[in-house]
Amino acid sequence: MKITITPARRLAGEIRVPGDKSISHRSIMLGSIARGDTYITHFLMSDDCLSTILAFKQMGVPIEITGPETVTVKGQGLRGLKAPNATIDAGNSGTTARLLAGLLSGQSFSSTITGDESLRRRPMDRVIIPLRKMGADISGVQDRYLPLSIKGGTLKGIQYHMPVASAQVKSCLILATLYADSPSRIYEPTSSRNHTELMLQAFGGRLDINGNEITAYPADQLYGQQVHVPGDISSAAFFITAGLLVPNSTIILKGVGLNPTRTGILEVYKEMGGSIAIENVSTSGGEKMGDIIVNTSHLKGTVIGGQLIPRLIDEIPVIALAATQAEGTTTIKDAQELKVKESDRIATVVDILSRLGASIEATDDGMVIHGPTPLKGNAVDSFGDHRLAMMAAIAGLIARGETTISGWECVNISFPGFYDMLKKLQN
Ligand SMILES: O=C(O)C1=C[C@@H](OP(=O)(O)O)[C@@H](O)[C@H](O)C1
Ligand SMILES: C=C(OP(=O)(O)O)C(=O)O
Repeated sequence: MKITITPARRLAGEIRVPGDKSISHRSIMLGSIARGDTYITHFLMSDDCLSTILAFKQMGVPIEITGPETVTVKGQGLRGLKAPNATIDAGNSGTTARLLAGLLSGQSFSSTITGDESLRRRPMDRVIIPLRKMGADISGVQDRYLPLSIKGGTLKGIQYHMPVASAQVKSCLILATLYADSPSRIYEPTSSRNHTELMLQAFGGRLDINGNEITAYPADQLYGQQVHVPGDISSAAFFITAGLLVPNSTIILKGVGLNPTRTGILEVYKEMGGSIAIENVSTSGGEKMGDIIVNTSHLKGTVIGGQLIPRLIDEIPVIALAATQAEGTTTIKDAQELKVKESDRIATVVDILSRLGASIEATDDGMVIHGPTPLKGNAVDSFGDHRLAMMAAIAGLIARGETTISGWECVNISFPGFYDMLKKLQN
């Protein structure tokens, strides 16, 4: 499916972006292995999260979608999952595949996880290697790719220094350790999103956290909870950027997740001169949230790297777009992980933005962008990557002429309703 975006004169209004994808996945997973019911509100009803729901339904968990954003999970207890009736299909979702690999390694049955063409190209050795150290019987294609075959069994805790800062690997090991006979100690090179840690503690699990050192413990039982999912800052990122770039704009984003492990984009935009204010801050289940108010701003270039990268990894495509409109040079470095996302996001971001007239070069670990450069509309492809499709749509708002994006349907992976929300702000 193709869409065409034309320039916007201004954007104004109040929006509520859909629920956080990372937190939505985790609410289904922990809800399924808890005792008692879990009631989830503002759940993200997107393709990725539906892959997680389907996987747990296949393992005998009654999960009821009770409204457009509400889900009830009838928890089966820590040892209550049943052998899946078929191969589990994680679809496009890295989070589903990697977190499930940990959870399934500790079960008393065998299972297989596969995924779509994009996910079958993404590295799974990052979970295979530490899970094997825990005693898991797990194998993948070339020891690296999906499908993964897992013979569940007894696990032991490990000490593990993660080679990359990845919340998916960390969460995989935390979930596996719930079923182990001893604790695991996990060291992260830099902090990544901590939603698993916060939610597991809310469900009655034990963790000791000391900076980047996490001790995860086996569990006897977890207990179902009410989970309110904050708005996804990774989805908000597109509208925050649009508000900064489109002339005469003011956008209010209500109830966005502000967990400090996710707010790198706000720090970067403020540093670049962006007018961004936060109001009405609250906390639920350990997760901070609040309203974000953004106004059109004159941006200047910056350097983005180091410990910031995991705190804004999924926002880099749209930050790169903002950098094309900033005065001076923006350098994004230490972001090699972009190469193993839904697409090679260094190559694909450079491809799309170059086609639109940006001055941007790929580097080994990121990109260098010179601005400001006026963009001009063109035909671009999403590469089947939801974050790129939405980045291109925001670019279309400030590009001269028409921007046509093919492969638009992938937006449903994380943000169904994106297009309607964009239209609403233009009225
Ligand atoms: O744990 C999660 O929910 C996620 C972690 C990140 O991936 P990595 O763990 O591979 O960095 C992120 O890019 C992904 O969109 C969601
Ligand atoms: C990388 C992403 O997700 P996942 O790893 O779950 O596929 C993303 O949503 O940008």
